[in-house]
Amino acid sequence: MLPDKDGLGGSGRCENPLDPSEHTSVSLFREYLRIKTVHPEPDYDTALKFLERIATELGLPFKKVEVCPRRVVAIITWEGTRPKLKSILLNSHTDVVPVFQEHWKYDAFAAYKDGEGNIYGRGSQDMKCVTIQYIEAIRKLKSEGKRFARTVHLLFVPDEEVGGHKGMETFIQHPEFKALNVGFSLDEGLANPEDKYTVFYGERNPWWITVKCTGSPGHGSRFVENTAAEKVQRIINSFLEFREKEKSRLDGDVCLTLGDVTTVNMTMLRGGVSYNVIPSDIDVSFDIRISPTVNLQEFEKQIQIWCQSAGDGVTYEFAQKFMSTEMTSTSESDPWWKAFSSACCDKNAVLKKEIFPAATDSRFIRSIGLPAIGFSPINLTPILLHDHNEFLNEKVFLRGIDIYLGVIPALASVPPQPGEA
Ligand SMILES: CSCC[C@H](NC=O)C(=O)O
Ligand SMILES: [Zn+2]
Ligand SMILES: [Zn+2]
Repeated sequence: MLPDKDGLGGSGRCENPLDPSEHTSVSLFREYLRIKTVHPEPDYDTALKFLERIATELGLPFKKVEVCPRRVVAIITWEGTRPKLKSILLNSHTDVVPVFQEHWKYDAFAAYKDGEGNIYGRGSQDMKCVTIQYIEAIRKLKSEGKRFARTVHLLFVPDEEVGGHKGMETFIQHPEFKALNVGFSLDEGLANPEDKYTVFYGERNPWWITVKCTGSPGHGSRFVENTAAEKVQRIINSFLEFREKEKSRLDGDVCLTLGDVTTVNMTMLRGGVSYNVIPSDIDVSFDIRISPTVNLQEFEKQIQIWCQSAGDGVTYEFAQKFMSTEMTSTSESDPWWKAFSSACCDKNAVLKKEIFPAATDSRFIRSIGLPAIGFSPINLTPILLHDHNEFLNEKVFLRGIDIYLGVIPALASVPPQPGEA
């Protein structure tokens, strides 16, 4: 059942003056979508004020931690009846990726809703929906007078879309993170076009690499030996031949998903100054996403071999090199997974377990040994994160709140585990 409009309670709820019949949770979602937390200059201040107002409405404490200059992590805490037990972390990032407005049907920051209830906006899937779904589920549970054993922290982090370095990556080293005493974390996933919900228990490792090729310069009219261009050609061939093999592996096995193979994409090529001057330096960059089952040391050795066999003067450097292959247990004997998956089952939500193909802040959580599941409760919807015309239907959004109404109590009621207070 959908959460009933009145039952969501709380003081200071704003109705949509243009459509008083709209569910207040939908109106709040649309309000959040209108805040331009878009890179390269996200309006984090307005988002923080919005979240602080919500904390006041919920009657819960709001804490801000400036992890880097002008990069603030915010926390809303709902204390449990046994606050010494490990807590549940409900994480969401506040930033969104840029748009190419000319390709959108509507203003990407107007949260336009069409006649079918599809709400268009950057962040409607990634991941402002999840932020508001967590909030609205907690608002309802609180309004019903519920309380659970474990503390629940809502965490709002900046800069996930640009790698999380000034967000979650720094925050997990902070004493305030340790003080949260996290036992289990939920974060974003992806939409599923079918009537199913994809859940992610691991992620591929992002490696961003630039290969620098140097060679002999000279006049553009001559057969100069040992040019940078010939080396870059060999590098591109090696990387893209590997790409082709992995693509065939994925295409040839219906059991595999994108997260089970390694992707390589050439994303940048730089060099040269003039048509008739052979450049001595050409750089080529690749975005590589490595399946967690791959041995990372052996994979780097392969890169070294490709570089050595491209000729002399070929070196590489990483802009991003994540080295953790931690995965979260989805065994029926795992108490967190059991609580999460049973609650979804009780809500008739069919789950499909996968490895996340890109990178989220869950990788930092897993890298310090904590369990994290990636889950955006979005079924029957095309995957449109980072795409033009990103949208989410209001009914799908509201059903997601209902799923959290089962999931949050289940996780916050997981009995004390060995070693816990
Ligand atoms: C590797 S850091 C960048 C993180 C980014 N996350 C979402 O898209 C991604 O490209 O996967
Ligand atoms: Zn995201
Ligand atoms: Zn994203």
